[in-house]
Amino acid sequence: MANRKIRWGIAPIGWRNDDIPEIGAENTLSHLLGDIVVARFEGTEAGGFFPEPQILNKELQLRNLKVAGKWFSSYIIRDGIASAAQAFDTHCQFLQAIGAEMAIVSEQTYSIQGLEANIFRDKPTFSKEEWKCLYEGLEELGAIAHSYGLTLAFHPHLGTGVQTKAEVDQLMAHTDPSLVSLLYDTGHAYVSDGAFLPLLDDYMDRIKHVHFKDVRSEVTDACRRDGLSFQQAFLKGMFTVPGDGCIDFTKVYRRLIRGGYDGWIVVEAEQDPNIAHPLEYALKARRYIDSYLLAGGEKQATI
Ligand SMILES: O=C1C[C@@H](O)[C@H](O)[C@@H](O)C1=O
Ligand SMILES: [Co+2]
Repeated sequence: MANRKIRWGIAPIGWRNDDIPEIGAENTLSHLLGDIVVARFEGTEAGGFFPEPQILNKELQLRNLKVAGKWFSSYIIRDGIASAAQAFDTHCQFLQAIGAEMAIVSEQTYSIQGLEANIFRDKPTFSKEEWKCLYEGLEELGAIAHSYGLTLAFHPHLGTGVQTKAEVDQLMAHTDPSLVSLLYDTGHAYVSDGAFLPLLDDYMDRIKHVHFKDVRSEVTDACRRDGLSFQQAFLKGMFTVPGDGCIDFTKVYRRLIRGGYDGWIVVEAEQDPNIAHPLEYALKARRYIDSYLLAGGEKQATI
């Protein structure tokens, strides 16, 4: 069931975490890129610790790797559209200079993802006026992305105002599909709503970037019971690589193929690199992808 149009990547977040710079700080760029080559992925996403384009491009070319895109925290509601657009323009210049295709946007106004708040209970919500501002602002960012030859993919995220399927529905219904596409992250969808397929079924045509994040359901249940924050939960091991948790990625992959998906699928499993050895987990993901997705085997997953 291999599909030549799909490109496989793995995100630096298993090695280093932009939100907790002290963990994995010993993992350099060459270490990360070397591991990606060993695990036979075609590329990655840019992390906050990546160097300027000239240096990065050389390191990528030497290893025949690509950068698919990079995360952008927008503050459209908090700072206004003009300010967000200015910051995003600079971001897009960087993406263009490194040959990336995807501008991954998450609206971080009122976000609790970096706070010591209960991620399972205390997510923010937006007022009617705030939603309107977000629709307009994202369309403007989408137009900026296009002007650089990029695609904006909105990332619904735990602890933000656009987290649940209902919130994604609202955003998708009020934004122009030619300007605002969707990033499908299996882990966030599952932990938020207890289901990962409805988003895929409803927005196949709008999904332009994919994050494969597996979930350890028992760890997640314990984190939910204990009211942990986002960072506490992923450091405890809420997320892992595909094949190591409860999500059946054969269902996801089959739908993506059936829907004609032709973008990146990036393995993105934030955990503590001191506990989950990054290369060991990258290889675990590679084995799962080869055996159960590309070779079409059936994994006995729980959901
Ligand atoms: O795409 C992502 C980027 C990270 O910074 C974020 O916290 C993570 O959960 C994610 O899905
Ligand atoms: Co993600």
